[in-house]
Amino acid sequence: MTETTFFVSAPGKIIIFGEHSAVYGKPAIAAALSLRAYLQVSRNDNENEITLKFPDIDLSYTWNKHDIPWTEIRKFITYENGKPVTTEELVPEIVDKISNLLGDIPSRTHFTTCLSFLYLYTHLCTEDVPGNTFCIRSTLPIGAGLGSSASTGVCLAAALSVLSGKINSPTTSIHDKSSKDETHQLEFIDNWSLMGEKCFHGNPSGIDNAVATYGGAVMFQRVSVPSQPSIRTTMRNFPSMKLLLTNTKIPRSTADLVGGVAKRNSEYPKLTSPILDAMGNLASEAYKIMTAPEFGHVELETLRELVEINHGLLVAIGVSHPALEKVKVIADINKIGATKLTGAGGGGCAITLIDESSPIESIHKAINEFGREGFDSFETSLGGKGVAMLTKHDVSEENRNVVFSLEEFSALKDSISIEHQIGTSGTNNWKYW
Ligand SMILES: Nc1ncnc2c1ncn2[C@@H]1O[C@H](COP(=O)(O)OP(=O)(O)OP(=O)(O)O)[C@@H](O)[C@H]1O
Ligand SMILES: C[C@@](O)(CCO)CC(=O)[O-]
Ligand SMILES: [Mg+2]
Repeated sequence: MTETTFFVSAPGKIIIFGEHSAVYGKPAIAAALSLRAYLQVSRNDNENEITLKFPDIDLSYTWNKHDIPWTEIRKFITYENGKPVTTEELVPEIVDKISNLLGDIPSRTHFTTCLSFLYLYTHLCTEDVPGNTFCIRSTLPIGAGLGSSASTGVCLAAALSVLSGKINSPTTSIHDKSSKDETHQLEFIDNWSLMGEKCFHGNPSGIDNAVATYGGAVMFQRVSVPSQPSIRTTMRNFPSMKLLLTNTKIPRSTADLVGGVAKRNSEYPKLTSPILDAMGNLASEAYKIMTAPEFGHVELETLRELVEINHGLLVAIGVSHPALEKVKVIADINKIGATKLTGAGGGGCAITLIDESSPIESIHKAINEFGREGFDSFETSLGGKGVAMLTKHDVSEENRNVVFSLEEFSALKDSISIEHQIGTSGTNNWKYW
């Protein structure tokens, strides 16, 4: 049965080791956050209209689905068993046709967001799918290194695949299962959300969307052979670590930072290449430590050292920012632990792996100093669940009208109210693929 109103949700992530080097096929370690993106899909009265309502980035657009050149676009799509097949690169002819539809969008962010949406829409849906409104709200800071683009892409890939019957809706609230059918559906979502990420920044490794799809914690390695899937090793016994997340709120774009590293790599290949290798070796070393049967103070101390080294290497490839260095200096002066930038860098967030022997007063002092710089700091919990779906059947009758009101959802003021009204940690009975 096709639902006419439903939610899909997917988590953000923290990269603990190996951002940027992940793009170059080196191993990296990341874990899902409890912060998430939520997408509501609701049928439009006018079924010819496709509407985007993304209040978090002040974006609102409507297209008539008959303006999409479906036949022209389909000529460039390969199908296997009725399902579209992903490609190594975005198909330039399709990007061109979509760009023509978007001609008058002045903001670069809005343009890329709409391109990513329509790229997925034209592959995963057809003109027969009735028009819907797609409304996204996120409890993640956007463009801050915590995978907001990937969690958005995963929500869209999953929702569009359900709408067009490419995958089934999930049926169980037990997350940790490995039925073959469910695995295929998750793979489908993962692969298509990667195409969404490609619209955002050309050359993503796939680590962010993998974590947003599957949740939990992973060691991830992109394989350089085209059409070979990446290696994704689930880290079930991820050690418990006290992590402080600090958002400098300096805006930046992952696309620009990934492009900057590529430029440095082409200008100084002999210097950059060993740095990227070192980052990969560091992630492999960290994996061994994190999965060792014994994990205690000594291992935590080694991890802190690796965090320090990883940050230094990221500085060397040019992706830090004075504000991120300020976070590091404050954390170092107060001796609260080891700090590195996380995600693409250039602003956004840093993580501090807290030294468990540092006095609580020092941690509070550092947090106050972060606050005085205008940064937000909070302790995070890792290992959030992967992509999930919520339909009317999963919500008690008395709550349904409020939970599924598009007007209320789009107007929710902050993360707390989003989490309270529809969040995965609440009473609503989310289902997992
Ligand atoms: N809630 C949202 N609503 C609409 N678009 C969003 C939302 N969250 C993220 N996006 C899209 O993702 C873009 C930010 O992606 P970007 O890759 O630059 O940062 P990030 O994913 O937050 O960080 P990183 O890639 O370093 O983990 C936004 O400009 C927007 O296009
Ligand atoms: C910078 C990067 O390594 C992580 C962004 O969260 C890019 C990627 O892996 O796609
Ligand atoms: Mg991103």
